[in-house]
Parts: sequence; structure tokens; C-alpha cells
Amino acid sequence: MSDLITVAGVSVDTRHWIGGQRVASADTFADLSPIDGSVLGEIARGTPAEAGAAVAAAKAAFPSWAATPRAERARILHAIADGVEKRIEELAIVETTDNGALLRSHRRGVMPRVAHNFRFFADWLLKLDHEDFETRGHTNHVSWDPAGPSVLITPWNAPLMLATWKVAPALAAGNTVVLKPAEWSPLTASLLADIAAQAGLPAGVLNVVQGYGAEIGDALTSHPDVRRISFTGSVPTARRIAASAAPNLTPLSLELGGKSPLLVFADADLDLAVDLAVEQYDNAGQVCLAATRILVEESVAEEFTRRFVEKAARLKQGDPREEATDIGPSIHSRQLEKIDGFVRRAVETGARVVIGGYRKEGQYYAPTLLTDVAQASEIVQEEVFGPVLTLQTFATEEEAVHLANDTRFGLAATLATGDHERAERVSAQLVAGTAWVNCFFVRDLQAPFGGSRLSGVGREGGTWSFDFYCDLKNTVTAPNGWNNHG
Ligand SMILES: NC(=O)C1=CN([C@@H]2O[C@H](COP(=O)(O)OP(=O)(O)OC[C@H]3O[C@@H](n4cnc5c(N)ncnc54)[C@H](O)[C@@H]3O)[C@@H](O)[C@H]2O)C=CC1
Ligand SMILES: O=C(O)/C=C/C=C(\O)C(=O)O
Repeated sequence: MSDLITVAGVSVDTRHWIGGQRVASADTFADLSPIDGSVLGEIARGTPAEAGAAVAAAKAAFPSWAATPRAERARILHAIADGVEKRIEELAIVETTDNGALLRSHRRGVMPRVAHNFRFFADWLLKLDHEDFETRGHTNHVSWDPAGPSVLITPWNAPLMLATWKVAPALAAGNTVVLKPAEWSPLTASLLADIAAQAGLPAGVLNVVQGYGAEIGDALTSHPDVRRISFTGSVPTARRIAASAAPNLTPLSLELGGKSPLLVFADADLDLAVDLAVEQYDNAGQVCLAATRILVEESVAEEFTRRFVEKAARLKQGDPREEATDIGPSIHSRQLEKIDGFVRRAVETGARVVIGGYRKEGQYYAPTLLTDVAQASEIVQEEVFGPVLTLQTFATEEEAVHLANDTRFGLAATLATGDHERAERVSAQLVAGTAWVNCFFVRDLQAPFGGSRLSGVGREGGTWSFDFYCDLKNTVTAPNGWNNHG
């Protein structure tokens, strides 16, 4: 069997990337395209021993990379960004074929953001500073020391974007990396390894291990040489990782799921509110930030629903490679079954289907809106990760805030209102890592990103990423360099 496969005309290596070498596994797993279920290739099925080898490579490369001057690290990160930009078309088509998200988004939005991730953290590194300050004549100097080998475990809904969001700051900070991409979308991580090597990243600084999280996850997250673990994915997996990391007290950053609300007040621009609501079907609903619970003030609920149904009917679902497509397939048949199960159970317990509510041919789920749902019900409380929204109404601002906050999550919230004071008052009461007012998905890497409650632990982005990936040290020097026991 060949180690190289061709995906939409692009050659992709199916092996791990460890210590600057391609490494095969004895066993493989099949990578399927969600577009038509075809097998794209057989991918190295990592073992705990291979995971250990990747950590060993990261450990060996760490001292030299950590000692590499900031300006040189930044130069190499920019060279990686150049490499990404040269290959945007290839990365976009491979990602779309592998995870089913829209080609037009990958081309114009997502892959340019991948390059930006490297440029942003390279530039931020050069600005990263803390003013020295004095204590009774002594100077305090805070330094951002590289923490060590970092394990980065990433999901399938935005594979390269979410991976580089972690890889770029970890490398900028002077850490070495073992990246474990999701088994449902393994391909672009392999291309990233090629791009990074061509950009001059030394061997062992970035390692990629393919395989099932259930089989190699523990070997990575319980490893005593790993000094940071950053994970994006589901709550149950996060709990496993936290337990596995606990004996070594390895610091964790967890970006988990959500069940975010969209609050639509009667004073809102209703067309804008409808646009914001329909946008939640993006990426077939496989977005952690999606505002999947629409909460509408009673007096405008009927009109909002009428306009929503009209607009949603114009969405085109189909092949994500086509320019006109708005919604592609779900990532995997198992995910599709999970979505369908959520909807069937909701309907069995009294939910009313406003639109959708059924599987289509292939791996597609119709954009769905459910109403008459109880606040305590599974469909309101649990993350579906599919194109399924619920609609509830509220009578007062107080009730809106109560419903918005009444889940175990706290990732994001979106408000549609024409009243500036209300926007301030309500957003101040919402439990959410990000609150958007009359907008959605406006993202800036300078901002802290993460969630409260079961949506995560910690924040990444800008200085917060360096806070996580570095060991901060305060060096206190006596006046004239002497310790006067002051
Ligand atoms: N960004 C987000 O918020 C995401 C949320 N999810 C949620 O999770 C649900 C299930 O999706 P899954 O793919 O099963 O998510 P998952 O959390 O199991 O997978 C995410 C990553 O974790 C890895 N992983 C799995 N078990 C592991 C272990 N024991 N140790 C270390 N790493 C491990 C996987 O290989 C993958 O790379 C979705 O339906 C959705 O609700 C999934 C992906 C992303
Ligand atoms: O694109 C972003 O800025 C954030 C995306 C986050 C997700 O889609 C996720 O973690 O699921």
C-alpha cells in the first residue's frame, strides 16, 4: 500500500511526522469523505509507542527551539504562513473533501485565517513584554519562558484552522509540539507538516501523530514529559484528558462545546435577527460557537418565525465543492445518526417541527427548526452539533436572561436589540466567553477565546495564549546587582 494518496489532485502523506521523518504504522484506518462516503485513503493508525516516540522527539528538540531567538522563531512562523498562502487552493480542496465544509469558505475565509494564525502569533511574540518594576530599589523582570513539549488535540469541524490556532502560539512561545488531529479529518495536518518542514522548522519541533484518540490519547496526555495540553472537542473526552493529565498536574486548556443562545428582543431589526439565526446553520451546524437556541420576545415571535422560514427555505444544501452551496454534509454517518436521534427524541417528547427534521439522501441532514421545546429537555440542554435549532419565546428581559443562562454551557451568546442600554445590561448578565451584539462570529485573535462552565477551562488568543504556553518567571535583582537582604 502506498504511503502517499492523491486527494482531489493533491498528494498527501498518510504517515505520522515524527522527528522530521515520515513514520508508518503497522496498522491503518480508512479516511472517508463525507461528500460521498468514498474512502480517501488508509491512514497510519498510531500506537501508544508511536505517540511516545513523538513526545520523545518533541522533548529532544525543545532545548534548541526554546533557545532560538524570538526574531528567528517569528521569521520561521512567517515562512510557514507564506507556505500556507502558496497552497491555499490545495489545502482548501483537501479539507473540503475530508470534512465536508464549504470549499468557498475554505478558500476565502478559513485557509487565509490559517496563514494569519501564524503571522499573528509571530508578531505578537515580538511585542510580548511586561514592564519592569521596582520593589524597594529591586528590579522585577518578568520573562515568558517556553514551557516544554505541548500536546495539541484537535477536532474535525475546522481541522486546520483550529489546529493552527494552537500550533502557532505554542511554536511562537518556544514550545515543541505533538499535534493529534481528529481521525475523521486527518489530512491537512499532514500537509502542514510538509509546509512547516519546507519553511525551515527544525526536525522534532512539530510532530504529527495520526490515529484514534481512544487508542493513543492516554499515551500523550499522561506522559510526564508533556508540559502543556490544549484540547478542542467534546466534554466527555475533556474529562478523560483531565483525568489522564492529573497525576502529572499537566496544565490544560480546554475549548469545549456550547449550547449558545440568540436573544431576539422586540426592538431588534428583525431582518438582521433572522440573518443571524439562519447563519447558525453554517458548517452544517458543526460549530462550537453556534447559537442553537433562539429565544424570541413573544410579541415578535410569529413574524420572526415567518421570516426565518422564508429565508431558510432559500438555503441550498448539497455538494460543498459547489459555489452555490450553503450547507454541506455532516462529517460522518455516526454524527448523522446522533443528530437524527436528538431530533426524534425531541419530537417524541412534544417538540414541533417547524422546518426540516429528517435525513436526506447521503450524509445530509435537513436544516431543522424545532419549537414547543421544554427548557429542561435534552434538545435544549445538549449540544447536537448538526443543523438543528430550537425556538423558545420569552415575555420579559429577566426571563430572556434566565433562559439564556440556564444550561451547563457558557461559550457564547448573541443578542439582537435596537436598545444600546439593554445590550449592555443583558450582555453583562450572560454567562459566556464571547457575547456578540447585533453581529455574530466577528473574531479577532487579540481577544480572549474560551468558555465558562462545561464550555471549557482557560482562554487562548493574544497574550492569553502566551500565558498558557509559557512558564512566566519573575527575576528580582538587587540594587547594583547585590542582594542587600532588603
Ligand atoms: N469544537 C467543538 O466544540 C467540538 C465539539 N464536539 C462535540 O463532541 C461530539 C462528539 O465528537 P467527537 O469527534 O467524538 O469528539 P471528541 O472530543 O471525541 O474528539 C475530538 C478529538 O479528541 C480526540 N480524542 C478522543 N478520545 C480521546 C482520548 N481519550 N484522549 C485524547 N484525545 C482523544 C479525537 O481523536 C479528536 O482528535 C460532537 O457531536 C460535538 O457535540 C466535537 C468536535 C469539536
Ligand atoms: O473560527 C473561530 O474563531 C472559532 C471556531 C471555533 C469552533 O468552530 C469550534 O471550536 O468548534
